Amino acid sequence: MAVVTDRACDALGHAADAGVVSTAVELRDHPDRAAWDVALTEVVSDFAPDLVVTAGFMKILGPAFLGRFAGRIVNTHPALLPAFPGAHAVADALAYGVALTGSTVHLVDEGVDTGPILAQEAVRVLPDDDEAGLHERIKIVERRLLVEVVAAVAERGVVSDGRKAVIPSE
Ligand SMILES: Nc1nc2c(c(=O)[nH]1)N[C@@H](CN(C=O)c1ccc(C(=O)N[C@@H](CCC(=O)O)C(=O)O)cc1)CN2
Ligand SMILES: NCC(=O)N[C@@H]1O[C@H](COP(=O)([O-])[O-])[C@@H](O)[C@H]1O
Repeated sequence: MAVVTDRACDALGHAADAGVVSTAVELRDHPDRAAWDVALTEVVSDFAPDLVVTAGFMKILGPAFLGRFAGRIVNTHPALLPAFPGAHAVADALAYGVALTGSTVHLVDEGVDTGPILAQEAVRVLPDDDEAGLHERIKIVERRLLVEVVAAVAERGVVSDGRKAVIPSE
């Protein structure tokens, strides 16, 4: 129903091309992180979403946002959590030398990439992989996985005890 970003980026143009309203809430336009968190919460709340999806959203959501949308925020992360959380997952996986990494779709909680996992799919690391090449192969998987999970949650909801989450079967 809307695209909200934390910076000027291609996502705003993609949204416009798709006829979807979009706006940016930039940290630099606010006195501090807490004020940005409140402003972001108010902007997103005005769209009254049932579900918030963070896709390439490279900011840690704060207490105001989490309080308003707790249990209704889905994130996509380019690693097999709990391995390699944070903003540099693909580089970290390569540096570690894992043979397998992948994509994780999870509910967002007050931690960073610690929320209940909804879906995961592995991606093999190739001997000549660099960060860009591996990340692009992960993105191919995550674009499909995220759409599948969001569709399932939209249709059937999600049940979570805070550590584990289940999307009820058909
Ligand atoms: N409260 C939460 N907020 C967000 C989560 C989460 O799990 N809990 N997931 C992120 C997405 N993400 C990983 O999937 C992620 C994005 C960014 C960072 C991070 O360290 N950001 C820094 C700034 C980094 C930068 O600007 O390059 C920051 O916010 O200060 C960690 C994890 C979405 N939000
Ligand atoms: N920790 C959060 C994180 O790393 N998110 C990742 O940023 C990429 C954005 O790709 P894009 O710019 O092509 O949409 C995606 O791979 C997403 O999983």
